[in-house]
Amino acid sequence: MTQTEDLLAPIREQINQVDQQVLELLAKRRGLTNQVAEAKIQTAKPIRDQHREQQLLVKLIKQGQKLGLDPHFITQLFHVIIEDSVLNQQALLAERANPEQSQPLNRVAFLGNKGSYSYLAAKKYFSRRAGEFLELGCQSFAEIIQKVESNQADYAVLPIENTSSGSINEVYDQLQHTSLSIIGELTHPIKHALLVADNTDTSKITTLYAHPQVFAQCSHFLAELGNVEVKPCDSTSAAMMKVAELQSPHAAAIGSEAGGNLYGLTAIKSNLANQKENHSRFIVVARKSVKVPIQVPAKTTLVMSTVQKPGALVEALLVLKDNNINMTKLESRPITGNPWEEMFYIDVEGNLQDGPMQNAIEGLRAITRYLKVLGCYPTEEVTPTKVPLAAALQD
Ligand SMILES: O=C(O)C(=O)C[C@]1(C(=O)O)C=C[C@@H](O)C=C1
Repeated sequence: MTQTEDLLAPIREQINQVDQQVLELLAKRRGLTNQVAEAKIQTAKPIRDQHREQQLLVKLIKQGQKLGLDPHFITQLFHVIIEDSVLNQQALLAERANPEQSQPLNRVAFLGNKGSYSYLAAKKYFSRRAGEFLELGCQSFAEIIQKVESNQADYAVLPIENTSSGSINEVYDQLQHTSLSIIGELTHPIKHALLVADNTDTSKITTLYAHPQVFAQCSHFLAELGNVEVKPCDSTSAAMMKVAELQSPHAAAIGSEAGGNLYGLTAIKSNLANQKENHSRFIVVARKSVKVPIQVPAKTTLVMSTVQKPGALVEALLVLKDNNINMTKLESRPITGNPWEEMFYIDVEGNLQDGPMQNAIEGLRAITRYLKVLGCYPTEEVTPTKVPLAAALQD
C-alpha cells in the first residue's frame, strides 16, 4: 500500500458505512411512503400533495443549513426522492386497481438487445412493478408489436418522441393498425457517447455505427467529425455489438455509456447530442387496457381522422376546450392509401373515468370520421414543487 492509500482506506471505509446507512434510511422512507399510499387508497386522497412537499422542503432546507448543507443541493436531492416516492406510490395504486395485470413474470419486448436505450427504459419502468423482467429484444417496431399481439410478450416498450429529433413516426404508424392499448409512459435521459473497442482517439475513426435516430440527434457532432462513413444500424445495441466484434481503432458506435459497458466498450467522448437536455419519451403497450385510479394523474391518447371540410380539426379541438381538457401533444401522420388525408394523434390530460373526458369523447365521435382511444395511463411526469427559497432561508 502507498502512503496515500494508507491514509485514504480508513476514511473510505467510513464513507462506505455512511452510504450504507443512507441506503437503509431511503429504504425505510420507501416503506413509509408505501404506507401513505395504502392510507390514500382508503381515503381516495390524491397521491400528490404539493402543499405538504413545500412544507417539507422548507423545513429540510432550514435543518440542512444548520448542518452546513447547501439549499440548492437539498432541494435537488429531495426533488429526486419525492419523484421516486410519487412514481412508486402511483405504481402501487395502479397495480391495486388492475390486479389481473400483476403476474410473476413480465415478458417485455423492446428494440435491440441488452444495452439499447429501449432496454434501459424498460428495465427502469418494470423496476417499480411486481414480477420478474424477461427481456425479449426485437429487430423492428413491427416485430415488437407483433410479439405482444400474438401473446409471445406481455408488454412492449416503444420510444415515441425525443427532445432533439421529435416524434418517432414509425411508432405512430404502427399504432394506427394495432389492437394494443397504451398502459404507461416514461421518460428516460438519452446520453450519447462515442464508444470504441480499441484504445484510439477521435481522429482515427473512419466508420461510425448507430441507429438513424441517433445520427439525427447528433448531427452537429457528425458535422464536426468531417469525413467519416456513417453506417445505420437497426438499434443502438446492434451498433455496439458491431464495434465490439470489429475490435478496430477505426470503428466507433454511438450509444449510452452504461450500454457500451455491457459490450466491453469504452466511452472516449460524451454529451454528443445537439441538445444537452436529450430525453426520450417511451410508451408501454399491452393487449388489455388499464384503469387508472382517480388519485393518480392520468393522460389519455386518442387517434382520429376528421371529415374533409375547412376547420374540421379546429372544431374537434374546441370539443376539448369546451370540456376544459388540456391537450399536451398533437401529431399528424398521413393515412396509407388515402393521399393528403391525415390521422391525428392527441394526448390530453385526464382520466377516461372522468365525466368531462367521457363528454369530450362522445362529442368527438359525433364530428369525426374515425376515433379510437389508444389508452389511458398514469402520467409519469412529476413536476418538481417550487420552494420559496427566501422563506426557507429566513431566520
Ligand atoms: O405525505 C404524503 O402525502 C406522501 O405521499 C409522501 C410524499 C413524500 O414522499 O414525502 C410524496 C408525495 C406527496 O406529494 C407528498 C409527500
